[in-house]
Amino acid sequence: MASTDAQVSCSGMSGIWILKQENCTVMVSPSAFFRAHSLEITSGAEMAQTNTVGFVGAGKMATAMAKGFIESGLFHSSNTFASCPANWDSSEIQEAGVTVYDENAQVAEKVNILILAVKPDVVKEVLQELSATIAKRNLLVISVAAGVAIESMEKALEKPARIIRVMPNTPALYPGYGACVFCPNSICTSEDAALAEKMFSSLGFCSQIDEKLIDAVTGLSGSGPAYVFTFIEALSDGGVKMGLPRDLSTKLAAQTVLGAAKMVTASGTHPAVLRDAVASPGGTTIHGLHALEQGGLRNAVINAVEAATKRSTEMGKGK
Ligand SMILES: NC(=O)C1=CN([C@@H]2O[C@H](COP(=O)(O)OP(=O)(O)OC[C@H]3O[C@@H](n4cnc5c(N)ncnc54)[C@H](OP(=O)(O)O)[C@@H]3O)[C@@H](O)[C@H]2O)C=CC1
Ligand SMILES: O=C(O)[C@@H]1CCC=N1
Repeated sequence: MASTDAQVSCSGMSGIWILKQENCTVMVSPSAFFRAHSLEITSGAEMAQTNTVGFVGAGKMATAMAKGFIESGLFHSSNTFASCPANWDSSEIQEAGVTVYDENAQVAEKVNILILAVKPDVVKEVLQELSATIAKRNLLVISVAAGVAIESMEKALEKPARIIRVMPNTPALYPGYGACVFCPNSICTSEDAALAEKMFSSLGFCSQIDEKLIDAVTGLSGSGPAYVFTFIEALSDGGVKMGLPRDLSTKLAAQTVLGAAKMVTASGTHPAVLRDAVASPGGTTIHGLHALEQGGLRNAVINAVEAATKRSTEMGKGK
């Protein structure tokens, strides 16, 4: 929804909105408010009513995004579709209310936004299969495939199409916790970019970037949840080694990562400053940090991002 200085208490585009500003409370109808302020109506509620989204591929990333979009209220489950081979277990995405077909064309015929959530080596084949429908229905095509460049997707289609390359991550399953970047192709309009921003912001952090940066994003936030799960598991193992029950240890480890991440995002303070505030002179933390340096934690994490980035670039070659 367009922002104003007023606090707006509302639910959806129907009924009455209560606006509070400088001790003044006004009740208005949503449409009157938008007319009075010459604003375009682009709320999540309107998007949910007017846009239909389809996922080609009903795997882990499609399920996370579909659940996130529905949970955030951006898309109604009745406007959300997916396709995958008949032998794929799509029960999780169906439980979120998504209608699943086993023909990709059935989805492409129903939606105005088509999200390619298949493995990178299948993207070209799917684009060729749906090329005529994409052109006929002027679909906005969004790809989340790692390493697959916009140029190679354009080449796979018979006619120019609006394509947006996105790199999300699986925490998008919980709206607010995803991290995502997007790059529109040259044919996309500013409205297409705004739509992508609205869609992926509903899942968490979202930023438009130059395509040349997307392999590095893939190596950092695309693959990053796996690094963090490994860290949480190791933290929990440490607790267990020191005598904590596994369940308590894992809860403490996960909450510690969540809390530390919150401090970085909420304060905007450099992580090194926050780390210093935990490490008392001669105390426990500095002994722990020394052990981490001896184990090469930072070196290992930097190497992980570098290796995954290189792999993403390599996967794009020859496609
Ligand atoms: N998982 C992650 O954390 C992230 C993944 N991505 C990207 O998301 C994409 C999907 O990854 P992910 O969800 O992990 O993979 P999954 O293997 O979980 O899902 C892929 C889905 O595509 C289906 N599929 C295969 N071929 C076709 C086809 N021709 N038409 C329709 N559906 C098909 C698969 O079915 P079947 O296996 O039966 O063939 C499966 O349902 C990848 O390109 C990946 O790079 C991006 C960011 C993060
Ligand atoms: O491992 C992969 O290739 C995908 C892309 C980013 C996260 N998972």
